[in-house]
Amino acid sequence: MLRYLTAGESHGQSLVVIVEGLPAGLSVTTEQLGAELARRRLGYGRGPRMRFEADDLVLLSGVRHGRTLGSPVAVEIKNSEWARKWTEEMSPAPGLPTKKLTKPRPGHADLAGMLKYGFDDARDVLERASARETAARVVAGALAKALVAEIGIQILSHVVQIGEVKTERTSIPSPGDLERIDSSEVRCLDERVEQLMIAEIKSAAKVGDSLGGSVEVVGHGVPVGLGSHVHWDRKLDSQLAGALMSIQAVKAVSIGAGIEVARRRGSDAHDAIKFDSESGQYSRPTWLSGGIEGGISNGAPLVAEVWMKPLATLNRPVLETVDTATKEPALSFKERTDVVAVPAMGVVAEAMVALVLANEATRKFGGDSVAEFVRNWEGFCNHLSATPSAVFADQSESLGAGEADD
Ligand SMILES: Cc1cc2nc3c(=O)[nH]c(=O)nc-3n(C[C@H](O)[C@H](O)[C@H](O)COP(=O)(O)O)c2cc1C
Ligand SMILES: C=C(O[C@@H]1CC(C(=O)O)=C[C@@H](OP(=O)(O)O)[C@H]1O)C(=O)O
Repeated sequence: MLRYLTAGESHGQSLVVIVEGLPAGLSVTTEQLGAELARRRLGYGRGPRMRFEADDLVLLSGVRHGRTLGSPVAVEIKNSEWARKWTEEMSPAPGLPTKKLTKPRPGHADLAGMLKYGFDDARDVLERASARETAARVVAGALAKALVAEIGIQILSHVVQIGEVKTERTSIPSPGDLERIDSSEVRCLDERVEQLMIAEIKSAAKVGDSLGGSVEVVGHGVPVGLGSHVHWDRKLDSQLAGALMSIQAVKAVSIGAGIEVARRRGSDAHDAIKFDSESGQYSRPTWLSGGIEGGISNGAPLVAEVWMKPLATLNRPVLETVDTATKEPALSFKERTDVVAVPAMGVVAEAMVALVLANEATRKFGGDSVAEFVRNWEGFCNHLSATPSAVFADQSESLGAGEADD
């Protein structure tokens, strides 16, 4: 079992994440964790903070000489602006804020959080509701990614939609595409659509508006047998949906052909099962199921789409609200904000998928050390007389979303 807990406010001194359940002997460096954080800062349309935020990391515990010890791994991510700007407003010492935020933003957690906790300053809510917290999740996800990579799992994401602009998908990207995805300003594989997305973001930014969109997350090399059909809370698809939906501003998640499959007839909605007697291996020619059947991974690539709403903070505030101090009508307050965060959300989605898969993989294969974990996985693969990644390796090229899409 892999567990993790994040702490920290957006403009507080630091974020902290503790990950428990990693086996001993996993190679971990601050550079590796920092590289994942740098990917999360990417994306045309991100706000000014991402340009100066350094994501300064300290590996506090659980790692010695670049290897995990089997004890909880704790990581601190410092806030670059703390000393310069936030020591008073965010001070943990007794005192009062210099300015209370009393015009809650529709679409953010402000009002519901103020009412729930009895706060009269929206900052008491927004500091933790802010997606700054996802930096801590990405660090946890980087550790999870490193662990599942030991058994051949690779996870990537790409942007499918920003605002009204959408890519036509004919195949799912493979790990070899990741460099190209990350070098795109909007993490989109299609260069023509990339330019349309950038134009869409420019046009929204010009009028002080914000955008949403969607990403596709793909897991290659996921072995058969993660998750379970037995209990509702062990089903892999329900765990993935919960984990992905927990990302700030995510409003929908689909697995495989998802919503589209509901329109099809049963005769045309399921992936055929084939058996190659020469290799002794099963295969699935399509991936409508998104690599999960009955809550269990089936060895095909894992595919999920994740949709994000347009961000609630606008550079030209037009959303109607009420001043909670006077109860008079008002326009919601303006904070420094992103215009769009879909490309960054994709990196967070990868982390959440990695954490779910690592949790289920440690449940199935166990082991106190990485060597034991890998040995147990190899034993399972040998029992099935195949490595699932070999069985399904070429599917990402030949099959795809094109079949599942309109
Ligand atoms: C990577 C990322 C960056 C975000 N940046 C902003 C932002 O700059 N401004 C904003 O209003 N919301 C932003 N959000 C979304 C809010 O955090 C989110 O809408 C808010 O916490 C309310 O939660 P809910 O939308 O899930 O109900 C971002 C979300 C993510 C995943
Ligand atoms: C800080 C991050 O995202 C933030 C998420 C966010 C929100 O409301 O969720 C609002 C903005 O915060 P700030 O007002 O400090 O610029 C984003 O920059 C980050 O992703 O690291």
